[in-house]
Amino acid sequence: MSPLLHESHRHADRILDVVARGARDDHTSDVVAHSWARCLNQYRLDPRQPCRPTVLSREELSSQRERLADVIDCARYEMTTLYQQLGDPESAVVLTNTDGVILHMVTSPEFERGALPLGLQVGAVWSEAEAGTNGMGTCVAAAAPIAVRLDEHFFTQLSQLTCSAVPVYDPAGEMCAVLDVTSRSQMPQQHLLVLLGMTARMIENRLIDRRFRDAHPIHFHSRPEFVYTLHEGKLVVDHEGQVLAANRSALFQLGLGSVREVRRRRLDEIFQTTLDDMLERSQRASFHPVVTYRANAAHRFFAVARLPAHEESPRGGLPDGEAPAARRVVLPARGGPAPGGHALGPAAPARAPLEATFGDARLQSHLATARRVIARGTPLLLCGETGVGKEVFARAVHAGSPRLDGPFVAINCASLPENLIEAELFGYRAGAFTGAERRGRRGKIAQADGGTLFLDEIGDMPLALQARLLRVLDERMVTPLGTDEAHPVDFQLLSASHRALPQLVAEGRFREDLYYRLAGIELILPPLRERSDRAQLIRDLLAHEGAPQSAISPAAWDLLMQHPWPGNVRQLRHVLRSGVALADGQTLTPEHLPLLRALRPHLAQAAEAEEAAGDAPALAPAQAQERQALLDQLEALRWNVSQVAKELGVSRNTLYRRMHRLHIPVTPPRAA
Ligand SMILES: Nc1ncnc2c1ncn2[C@@H]1O[C@H](COP(=O)(O)OP(=O)(O)OP(=O)(O)O)[C@@H](O)[C@H]1O
Repeated sequence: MSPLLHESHRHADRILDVVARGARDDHTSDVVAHSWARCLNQYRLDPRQPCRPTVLSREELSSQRERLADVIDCARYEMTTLYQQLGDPESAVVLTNTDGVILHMVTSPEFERGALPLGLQVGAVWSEAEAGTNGMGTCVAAAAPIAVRLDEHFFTQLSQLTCSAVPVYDPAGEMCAVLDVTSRSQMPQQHLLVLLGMTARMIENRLIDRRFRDAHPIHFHSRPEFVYTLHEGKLVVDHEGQVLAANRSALFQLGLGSVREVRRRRLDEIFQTTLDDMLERSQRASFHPVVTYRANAAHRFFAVARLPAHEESPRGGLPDGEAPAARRVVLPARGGPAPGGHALGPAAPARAPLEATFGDARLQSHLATARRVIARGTPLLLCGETGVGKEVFARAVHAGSPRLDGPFVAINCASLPENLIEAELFGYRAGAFTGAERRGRRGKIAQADGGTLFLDEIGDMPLALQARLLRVLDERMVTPLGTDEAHPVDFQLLSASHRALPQLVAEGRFREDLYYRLAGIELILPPLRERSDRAQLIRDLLAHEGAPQSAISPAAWDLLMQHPWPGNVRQLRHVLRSGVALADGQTLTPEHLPLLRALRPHLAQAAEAEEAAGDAPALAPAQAQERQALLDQLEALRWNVSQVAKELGVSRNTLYRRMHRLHIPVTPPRAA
């Protein structure tokens, strides 16, 4: 018998043993055993047969996708971010509906090719009845987060995969989708489930915002620093103050079991306050959380009530798809003026506002060049890997430009459905097409009048639109859809792409004349791994996440400093955010950076060994002396870094750099 066949029989025997004879080994959890039983008894599957999930026809798939179009839209960005954060080309982030149909998948072309024979593709049905025990199908069946490892899969053929999956709930509290990571490599499952859970919550919060644009969002938490974060409770209420939907954290904090228990209740039945009162107090406190009490108990919360999204000041092009908490971040250029109040709400309370860090020499010189050329109205094209901060850089350029009092309008050409880009860019008059808003709409180009228009992912703009854009750039006039009237517009043009436009031009996918119009000057922003200000950036981001810089262990620090960061600053932000959440107020250690550990095991082990020993690696004698002297000084001033810096007459940053060079942790080493 071939080894493969032998393996298949052994696997099948084990399943039969567990299901039919009740022989349970230590490795088989109840959830998996119950799923195996369903596969054998209910769906009549045979583990030795090849797994061939049905693949829906194009029409069927598009009707399934249509039904969950807004969920897919809300998930798309978060899935890409999660994939970048995992940094593992041997994995896929997958979204299914509750019938197990794969609706959207983010993965590498290699993994996609390799997984195709296993039936892992968009349109395939991964319900338990089709694909046996697996992350997606079993998550639906068990209505709970689950990890299905290797030979826990029902079909032998799938036993090279590990899947972790969590349910995604709609605003009514019903499971509407499953978010899954399927991988060939061994990632730490518990941590992966935490990350997946966080991503699912972000998707759910976005979905609430999306479906209740006309309602008032109420953000609350029992601790003010958690308002506007992923942990916040969120209710949406109509103009009468009646609850329409709630997120999971809101239910948990209010001690409720389901959305049904809170729906249609008025705000004053939940808190000792009315909507009008809460709105008024929130506005007076500049949208910082105000104390509010539970209606039927002395429980205290901090809350902010906001106007419906469309009544608030225009977004002014906040990064498309940015997490809600990040939307409220103030990101002015360091030392430069804050971008005019038109775009951004207040900074999240109790967190350091996030300032863009541009300490790297190359970035500083680019910024200076950009500001110089922009003063002459030259169009600027920003290139660089995804997540390097092209939009952040563009905002900083705008903030230092003569048009800083005008709007900054960003549009992500990759995230808009092709049929909407035109309407979004040029606007339309009332009734111009089916689904158009009644009053018509001003396009983004017209909105940017007097300010800056930032076209992100310009390489993804369809060819037909490139011609229209070119005309606008030449004539500086826009003609909304459904009209013949052209209006003059005056804006500074910035655009960005992570793809090499010259290559797209060579492939005939991008107009050469447009490329030259956009790239009056072209700047390539450096990837994070090449930036000399990494340490500063990590400190700033940690402070913004509410973790003071002293709360990180040297081993974790090294791990962060040495990671290659394929997803750049965006990936760093997400790793730090989940790390701080996992650390839950304790010192951040490599333990809380599981994905970096999983991907860089040697480095992590070395760092851990070093941390466990509490010793610095061998230093030259002069350095060892310098280290000891500094340690003594730190000890004498009780590790008050600011004081020590003052004593030494250097800045705190210089002192931190020195400590890092001498392998001195930012917190006192633990007592033996
Ligand atoms: N210099 C910086 N200081 C602080 N945060 C930054 C900086 N640069 C980028 N970020 C953060 O990193 C994330 C990604 O930034 P941004 O969207 O500007 O990148 P991008 O290069 O435009 O990405 P993409 O190519 O995917 O459009 C954002 O959360 C942003 O706030």
